[in-house]
Amino acid sequence: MNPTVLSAQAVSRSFGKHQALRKVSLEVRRGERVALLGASGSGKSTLIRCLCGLESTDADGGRIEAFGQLLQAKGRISPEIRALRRRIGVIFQQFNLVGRLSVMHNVMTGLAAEAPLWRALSGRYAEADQARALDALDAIGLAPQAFQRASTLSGGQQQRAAIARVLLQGAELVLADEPVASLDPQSTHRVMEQLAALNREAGMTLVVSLHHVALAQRYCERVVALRDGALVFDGPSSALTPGFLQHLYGTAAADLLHEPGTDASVNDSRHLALAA
Ligand SMILES: Nc1ncnc2c1ncn2[C@@H]1O[C@H](COP(=O)(O)OP(=O)(O)OP(=O)(O)O)[C@@H](O)[C@H]1O
Repeated sequence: MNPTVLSAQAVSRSFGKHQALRKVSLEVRRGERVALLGASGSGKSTLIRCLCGLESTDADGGRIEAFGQLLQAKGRISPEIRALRRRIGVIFQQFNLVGRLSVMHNVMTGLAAEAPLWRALSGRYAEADQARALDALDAIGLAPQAFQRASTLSGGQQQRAAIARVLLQGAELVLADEPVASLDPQSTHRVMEQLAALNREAGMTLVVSLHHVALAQRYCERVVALRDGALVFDGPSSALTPGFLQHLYGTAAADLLHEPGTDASVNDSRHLALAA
């Protein structure tokens, strides 16, 4: 069995009186592709932010380890977080690129953790590093856009540039927070394919929060589902039938069953044929 790369034990996080996460526990093993599923407001982003140490848990809010090392416990982020973050690539819904900088420069920030600070700030990277960045862009089909400003890219292209950045970073674990939420259906599938390729070809472990069951089923073998901040399902994505989702989510299930840009639901063979 592959080693555990991520472990969350009884993770809780409140904002004022609102409990966004309620004792969520999960373990992710190397090489897994895990979809984090849940309706809007169920706690997916909060969990991802806690898992990468961008958000602290409540003071009595459990413990998170990455690669067998403490990432945070009892609301305190580990002093070793910088070293851990080098191994964790994070992809956000809102691309997080600097629009006025070139695509290449944005991708090179994936090296910021290993480059001296002056170099990261000035954007003057060694030729060998530039070659690596071009390779990463080439791998995701964006080499022709390497020297364009990031702001001139489409949403799908920007998200693929963010993928190139984690590729260059050499992340072992990728946490992607609704990376396709603002994309059209075609870009959605392209981005999801490329995330799956990172997993298949570069061996990265992938945890990706998604809003739609069809995407989770197509691209991830395991689903962790949240409802109102609590973990309500952790198992094979194939087990998520519409009936079971109805049971888990009640009326909110309809929101999760429809893939963006289609009228199809998860059990609809037309949709599956289209996606194939
Ligand atoms: N910084 C914050 N301050 C106050 N409340 C917050 C904060 N961050 C999240 N919340 C609340 O915590 C709950 C979970 O939010 P979260 O963003 O994690 O959900 P989500 O499942 O990612 O939702 P979506 O799919 O809409 O992005 C929501 O009720 C949200 O309003």
